[in-house]
Amino acid sequence: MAPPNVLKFETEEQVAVALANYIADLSAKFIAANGSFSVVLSGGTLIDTMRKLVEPPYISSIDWSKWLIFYLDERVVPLDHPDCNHKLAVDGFLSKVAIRDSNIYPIKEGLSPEEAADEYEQRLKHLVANKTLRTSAITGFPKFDLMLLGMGPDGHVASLFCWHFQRFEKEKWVTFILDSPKPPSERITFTFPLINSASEIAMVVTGEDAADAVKVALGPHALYGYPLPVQKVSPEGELTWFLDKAATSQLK
Ligand SMILES: O=C1O[C@H](COP(=O)(O)O)[C@@H](O)[C@H](O)[C@H]1O
Repeated sequence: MAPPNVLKFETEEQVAVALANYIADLSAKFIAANGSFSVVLSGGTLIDTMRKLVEPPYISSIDWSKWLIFYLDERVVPLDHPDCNHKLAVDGFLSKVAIRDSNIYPIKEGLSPEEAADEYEQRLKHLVANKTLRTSAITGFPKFDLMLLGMGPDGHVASLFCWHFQRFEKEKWVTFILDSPKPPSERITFTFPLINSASEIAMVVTGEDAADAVKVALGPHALYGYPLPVQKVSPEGELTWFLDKAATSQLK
């Protein structure tokens, strides 16, 4: 695995500008190479940090018709519930750009967490079978073009938390959790083998709350082990951290 690119910015606003540039460049690159751009979104603060994409020049320069949208994790709530990551993405981003509804893949409503995770994995398998999604030659898992990850102050990514066995899953593509330490408790989540098969991963982390976990992940003791889920993010492609000054305040 190549070492990560660690991009540090003074302000969250500068992170938002750099992130939009990075996403627009990847969109053009993958559409030119494959005719589509598969993007996997997190919830949380990430959607707000993507805000520059809905402004000029990106709003008109990006070929939104070629985008496919998936979710790294989702809370098992109705799709119009305030806790739903898809609703957050629709309100803050998807309703403002010309991505077709049929190219957006929210979870299926009305299922148990286990059923929702299985159903999402089956849908991904169908998209691999019909060649909408590519496969990693190394892992055999789907190879998304870009995953946009946030990180909680406890070092969780997607819905993979410390002290929860889901972070050790090796076979499943999508799994579920019934006792998330961050509410709501019932969620589904991509697993690390799926996350780490991505072509590109952006870790987008801003604010002082995340500074301790950033220190564990990127500080001098980072190679001592895997106490935090974020340390298991190690894609076969490129990993780029986008950090503001507050998030790096505990790094020397
Ligand atoms: O619960 C979640 O938290 C993480 C981190 O969120 P943030 O608000 O601290 O950025 C998020 O990436 C994940 O998608 C979400 O379900």
